[in-house]
Amino acid sequence: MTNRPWYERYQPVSYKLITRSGTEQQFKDMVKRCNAKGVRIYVDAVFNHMTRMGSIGKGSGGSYFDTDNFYFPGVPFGATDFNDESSCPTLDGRIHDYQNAVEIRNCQLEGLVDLKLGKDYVRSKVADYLNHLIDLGVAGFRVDAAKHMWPRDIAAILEKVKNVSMGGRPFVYQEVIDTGGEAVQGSEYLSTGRIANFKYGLELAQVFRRQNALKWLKNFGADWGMWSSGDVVNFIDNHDNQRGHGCAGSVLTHWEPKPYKLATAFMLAWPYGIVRIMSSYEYNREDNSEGPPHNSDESIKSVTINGMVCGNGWSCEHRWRQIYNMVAFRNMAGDAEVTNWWKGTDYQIAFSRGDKAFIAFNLEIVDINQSLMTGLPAGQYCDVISGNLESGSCTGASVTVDGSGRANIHVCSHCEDPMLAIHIACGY
Ligand SMILES: O=C(NCCCOc1c(-c2ccc(O)c(O)c2)oc2cc(O)cc(O)c2c1=O)[C@@H]1CCCN1C(=O)/C=C/c1ccc(O)c(O)c1
Repeated sequence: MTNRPWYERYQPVSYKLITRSGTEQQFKDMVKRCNAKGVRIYVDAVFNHMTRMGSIGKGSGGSYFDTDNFYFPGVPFGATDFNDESSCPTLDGRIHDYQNAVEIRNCQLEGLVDLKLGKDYVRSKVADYLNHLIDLGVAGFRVDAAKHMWPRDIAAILEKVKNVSMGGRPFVYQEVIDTGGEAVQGSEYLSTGRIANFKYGLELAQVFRRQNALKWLKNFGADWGMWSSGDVVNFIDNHDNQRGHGCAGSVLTHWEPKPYKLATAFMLAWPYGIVRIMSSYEYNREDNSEGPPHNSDESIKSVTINGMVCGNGWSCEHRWRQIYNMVAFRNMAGDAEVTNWWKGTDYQIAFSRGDKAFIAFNLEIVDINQSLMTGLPAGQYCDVISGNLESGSCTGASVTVDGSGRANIHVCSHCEDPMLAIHIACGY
């Protein structure tokens, strides 16, 4: 067990913005610089609980805490601000039965002291924290462990939260790990924001590991028993399930580059929901609890960027060309519909996004060599999977679209990236 595990970040001792990743001033500067470039910041907010029973000491911001005595002077929170046997039905005060919705909300998750979010004082302290973040220019929140809070308490807290500085309500998505079969359903949280869609990564892992035919992706979305497009934030993996924690089933991660790039490219090309891509560090897979690359207990290593590659133990899979370029694909596709759906064998598909973009996937054992309707205007386009458009020419493959929108599409079969993608911004 490493002495400062990754999930330590999910055990608050106060709402001060001082961690091993930096100070409040550094955070404020970062948000300001990002906003100036049109990049919005959404904070992973942890307010279902504080620290774990038995832990005592000081947080990175210097706030003293003593969990067993419910003593958090850094907020302040005291014993009356936490759930106890009067609201939690289990003998040890912890969650055991995920078929019991009251237990899931009112008891301690893994021994983490459970805030009494029905109490106005506690709601106000959490709202103060979220409003402070909005004052620093933040555009919204990921509500961590939302499954363990009553929807009415989340709603009451958000009512105290002001509009964001760029105008309008904060963007909210809630972590409700619901892959079916538990007493708490994701649908209970749709009135307070979107929900993180944990079914999404499991389904695409099956398809891009060739355990389910690509051809079924034609109606991928709500028809697969998931929530509607306006209700979800989708992802292939996250900080938790990439280590095998959280929900059941094995999702794809950057440790399996080939299927990971394919699944991420499909997610970015497909118009269902809002999507989130992962950026990780090279954690030790033998020790699931290991925290970020660090020089010492007090300092985390900076992310060094050398072109499209990061150093210091940071994976930066979001900078891989096959992922990075597909973000532009999604932006160019906008809200264009899926058209020209084509199926070769069960493991060969292609589709357009209106007249803006076109992508083909090949998980078959033979190449695709086919004249296909791309929907794009006539012209030359660079394949953004195998390369870039740089100073007027393609560093990877190029595609010629004729006057009718058709092109000869060749997609390799036994190669690292068996997909091809073009869009109107990589025409030349
Ligand atoms: O084995 C562990 N935990 C049990 C399995 C994961 O259970 C946890 C879940 C969890 C898992 C599955 C569920 O269906 C579910 O409703 C909740 O959510 C958390 C959320 C937190 O903010 C802090 C946590 O410690 C947890 C947590 O332990 C180790 C040791 C303690 C922290 N931890 C961890 O593994 C920490 C995991 C963690 C941390 C942050 C998260 O956002 C998260 O989803 C999981």
